[in-house]
Amino acid sequence: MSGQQLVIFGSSNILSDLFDCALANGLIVSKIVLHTPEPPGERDIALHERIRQWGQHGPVPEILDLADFTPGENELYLLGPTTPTRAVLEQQLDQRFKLQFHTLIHPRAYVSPLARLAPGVFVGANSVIGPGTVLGRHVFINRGVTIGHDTHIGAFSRIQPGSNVGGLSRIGHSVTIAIGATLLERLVIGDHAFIGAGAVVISDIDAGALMLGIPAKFKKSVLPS
Ligand SMILES: CC(=O)SCCNC(=O)CCNC(=O)[C@H](O)C(C)(C)COP(=O)(O)OP(=O)(O)OC[C@H]1O[C@@H](n2cnc3c(N)ncnc32)[C@H](O)[C@@H]1OP(=O)(O)O
Repeated sequence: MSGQQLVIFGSSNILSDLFDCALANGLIVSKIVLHTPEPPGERDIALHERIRQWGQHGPVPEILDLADFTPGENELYLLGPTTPTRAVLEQQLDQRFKLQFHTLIHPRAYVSPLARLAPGVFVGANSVIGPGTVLGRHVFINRGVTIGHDTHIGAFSRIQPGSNVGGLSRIGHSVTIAIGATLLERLVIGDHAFIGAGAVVISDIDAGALMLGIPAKFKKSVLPS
C-alpha cells in the first residue's frame, strides 16, 4: 500500500481521523477536493489550519475545487463528510468520474474475515466488526465502536465513538448512531433514524425517528423532506 495517495472529497471535522488512519496505513493524503464552500461552524477548526497541523507528518495536501479535479494514477478515493449530503456528493462523483472508492480500516481495528465491507467504508481505531456483518457503501464507523455478528448496516450510516450495536440487526441507510449509544440485538432501525448520544435502544425504530434517552424514546421526526 505504501506510496499510494488518498484523495478525499469534501471536508468535515472527521478529516483528521481520515488523515490519522491514512498515516497508520502508510498512505499519503495528496488532495482534498471541495464540492461546496464549507465555512467552519462554531468551535470548528478551519480546513487550512487543520491541514497545516498535519505538515509535520508529511506533505500538506493540495486543496482544490471539484471543477478542477481530474483523476490521477495511483490514487485512492474516500468521502470526507459524514453528513447525509454525502449521498449527493457520491452521486455527482459517480456521474462524472465513475470512481471506485477505497475501504479504509485502521490497523488497530478488528474486522472479522467473515464480515463484508462495501467500497467507501471507514473503520476507526479500536473498533470491532463481527462475523457475518455487512457494512454498506460509505458507512462510517468511528473509534471504539463494536458491531455484533450478522448485523447489516445500510449505505451512508455513521456510527459514532463508543457505540455498541448488537448482533442480528438490520440498520437502514443514512442512520446516525451518536456517541456512546447502545442498541440491543435483533433490532430493525429505519432509514435516516437518529439515535442520540448515550441512548439505549431496546426496540425497533421507524424511519427518520430521533430517539433519545434510556430506554430510547421518540422525540421527533427528522426524516428529510
Ligand atoms: C469524534 C467526535 O467528536 S464524534 C461526535 C459526534 N457527535 C455525536 O455523536 C453527538 C450527536 N448529538 C446528539 O446526540 C444530540 O443529543 C442530539 C443531536 C440528538 C440532540 O441535540 P439537540 O437537537 O441540539 O437537542 P437540544 O439540546 O435542542 O435538546 C432537545 C431536548 O432533548 C434533550 N436531549 C438532547 N440530547 C439528548 C440526549 N443525547 N439524550 C437525552 N436527552 C437529550 C434535551 O435535554 C432537551 O430536552 P427538553 O426538550 O426536555 O428540554
